[in-house]
This record gives sequence, C-alpha cells and structure tokens, in this order.
Amino acid sequence: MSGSAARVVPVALVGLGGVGAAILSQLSSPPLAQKFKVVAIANSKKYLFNKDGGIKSDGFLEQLNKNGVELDVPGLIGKLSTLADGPAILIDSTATDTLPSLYPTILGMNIHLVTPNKKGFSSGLELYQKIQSASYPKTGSLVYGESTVGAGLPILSSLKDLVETGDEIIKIEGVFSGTLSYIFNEFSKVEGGDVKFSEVVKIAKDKGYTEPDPRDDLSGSDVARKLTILSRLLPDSTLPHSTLPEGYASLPTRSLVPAALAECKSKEEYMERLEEGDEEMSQLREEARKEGKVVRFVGMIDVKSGKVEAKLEKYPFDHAFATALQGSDNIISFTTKRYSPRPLIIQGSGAGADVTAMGVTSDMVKIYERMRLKAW
Ligand SMILES: NC(=O)C1=CN([C@@H]2O[C@H](COP(=O)(O)OP(=O)(O)OC[C@H]3O[C@@H](n4cnc5c(N)ncnc54)[C@H](OP(=O)(O)O)[C@@H]3O)[C@@H](O)[C@H]2O)C=CC1
Ligand SMILES: N[C@@H](CC=O)C(=O)O
Ligand code: NA
Repeated sequence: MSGSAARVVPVALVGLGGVGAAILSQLSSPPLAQKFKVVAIANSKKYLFNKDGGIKSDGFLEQLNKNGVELDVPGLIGKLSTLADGPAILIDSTATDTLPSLYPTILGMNIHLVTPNKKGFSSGLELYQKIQSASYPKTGSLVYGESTVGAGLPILSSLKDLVETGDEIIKIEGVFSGTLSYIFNEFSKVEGGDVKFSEVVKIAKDKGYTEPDPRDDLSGSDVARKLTILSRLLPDSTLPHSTLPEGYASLPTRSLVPAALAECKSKEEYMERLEEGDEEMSQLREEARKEGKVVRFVGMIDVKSGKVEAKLEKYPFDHAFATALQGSDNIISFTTKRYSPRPLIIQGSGAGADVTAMGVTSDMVKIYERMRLKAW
C-alpha cells in the first residue's frame, strides 16, 4: 500500500433520473462522501460544474436549474480532464447512444469511466473495440459497468473472476431482465394471476425497473444487450467476438411488442396503446397453464453450440423460475468446468434505482483502490 495521503476523487455524473439520483445520494453520504466529491452534474438540458465539489443530493435539480448552463458534453469533459487534483471519474447514467460514442475520447483524456448504460458495450463491435483499446490494460484509464447486467448483482465481476482464473465457461443462462421478471412473476403465476399484461407493464415502469423507453425491455433488446456484454467477456476462442459484429442486433430475440404496436412513433403512444397486446399475452398464459407451466423470459449463452438467444419459455409449476423468483429478481446460472454439474447461481433484485446505483458506486470504489495503489 502506498504511503501517500488519501485523495478525494472528483466525479462528474451525467444522467439524473432514478438511477442518477440514487448514485448522487450514495455519494453524498458516508462512507463514500469521504472518497469522492461530485464536481459536475448534468441532465439532457443543463450541466453544472463546481471544481471544488459540494454538489449534494439535497435539492440538486434546483441547483442545476438555477446555476447550470446549457449542456455541452465536450466542454464538461474538457473541464474534468484539466482539474488540478488529478484523474477524475465520469459516470454515464443516461441510456443514450451519444455519450457511449464518446467513451474512447473520454478514456483517452485520462478520465476513468463507470456506467450502468449498456449501449457502449453491446452495440457495434467497432465501438466496443475502440473502448477496449482506450482503456486498461492497453492504457491507464479504467472502465467499469457492473450494473449493465443484473444491476448491483456481481455478475460481470464473477464472470471475469471465472475466466481470469482459467475456468471454462460452458453455459450462462437465466432471467436477465428485472422488468420482464417482475411482469411475468405477477402475470403468470402458479396460482391466481389473472391480471392484465398491460397493467403489470405500467407498474414495472412506475417502479423504475424499465428502461427510459419501455419498448427496449419489451422488445427483448435489453436482454439481448446483456447477453452481448457477457459474450464479449468470454475468451475469443470460446465464442468469437467476430460472430457478433452488430452486437445485440445480431442475436435471435423474441419481441413482446405486438406487430400492431411496432409502428408506434413514441414511447408515450406505445404506453397508451399497451392494452392492444393483452389478448395475445393472455392466450400465452392460458396455454402454459393448461400444461401446468408458467411463462418466463430467459436468456442463454451456450458455448458448445455457439448459440446466444433471448426467448420466452414455459417452465413447470415446480421449476425454480416458477417458485423462487419474486419482484424484479434476476437469476443467473454459470455452468463451468469447475461449477459442474451444479452451477454457480446468483439471484436477487435485478432492477431498481438503489441496487443499480450500488453497482455503480462499488465499481467506483474499485477504481479508487486501484488509483490509491498507483499512488493516485
Ligand atoms: N432503472 C434500473 O433499474 C436500471 C437502469 N440501468 C441503466 O441506468 C441508466 C439510467 O436509467 P434510469 O435512471 O432508470 O433512466 P431515467 O430515464 O430515469 O434517467 C435518464 C437520465 O438521463 C438524462 N439524459 C437523457 N439524454 C441525455 C443526454 N443526451 N445527455 C445527458 N443526459 C441525458 C435524462 O435527462 P432529463 O432528466 O433531462 O430527461 C435523465 O436525467 C440507463 O442506461 C439504464 O439502462 C441499469 C440497470 C438497472
Ligand atoms: N430495464 C432493465 C434495467 C436493468 O438493466 C431491466 O429491467 O432489467
Ligand atoms: Na451486475
């Protein structure tokens, strides 16, 4: 351990929705407030920069609206990279494509990056490779995204540990969407559960589980993105990256957006017309029920066959996916050479602001410790 005095690391937080607000709250309280100071916050309209820190969670939107200036991401990054007190961390808590397209530039400016946003790691392979080239171990800039899969659950860190210690991944499968887990846990139950599909979708949105545009969840894209992120962490020889040149869009994915609603021009129109899909989903539920089964939305990476897929499946009433899941639970099982025939299973809340924020702030602590070992 280095003998240098502890530093308070400057942080910029872009995206102040449910997750961003929870991150700010965690960073404003002990023990994290002793390690980090928030020097910038931004939403889609404005940003506020204060090099001395002091941006707290109380009344942050009022502060931003009163003292902020029009959002200028290059300007914000420029200020962050020239702070006198050393490397900073930028948090992308948006769901945009635009910020991820700047990750290589941000990392190239010696700024570390943490994000729950899946877009940068699951879209085209070109961007993903540029991010890899701009970050550790190729450069000194660190990039972490634990919350991109399973929110705060230790999914990416566990997979990295398995791979980096020489285990062989055979299969990764489970329920990867907090939103779709909640929806089907309520909609398709062992007993009862005659609620309308549209009603549970609305509740999942109100609980903050969905993406800013719920069609990203209901189309299966969110699960396909998570599968892409996991696939790209496997060694090249296991499941070649080149098989996923377009990222998540290359994967077979079951969509739960009915054909009639695929033409909706906005998320608002989609939410208003949700009921149009109710009959089809009720039929699916009844079909499963007659077979003594429930419906669940699952993801699978089968290394042997090279298959990566996001799909709807029926499970018997006594299956763990029918009995053991509640709320927004994710359950993810890793079958490996070492964890076989009994897999390593991780289960818990897979969506929601506080647990997602925890995945982000725990990544920040990892960066903090590594900076400290390098004597900052
Ligand atoms: N909710 C959850 O359970 C989980 C979420 N995530 C991920 O966390 C991220 C944030 O999710 P969540 O907080 O729920 O989303 P919200 O919709 O609540 O918040 C999104 C925030 O991003 C801001 N924003 C939008 N566009 C831009 C832009 N171009 N530049 C700067 N800011 C912008 C919005 O600004 P404005 O307020 O002005 O609209 C808003 O503050 C997403 O990537 C999501 O996938 C990951 C795991 C779980
Ligand atoms: N919308 C996502 C949020 C976490 O990634 C989900 O429901 O799983
Ligand atoms: Na996670």
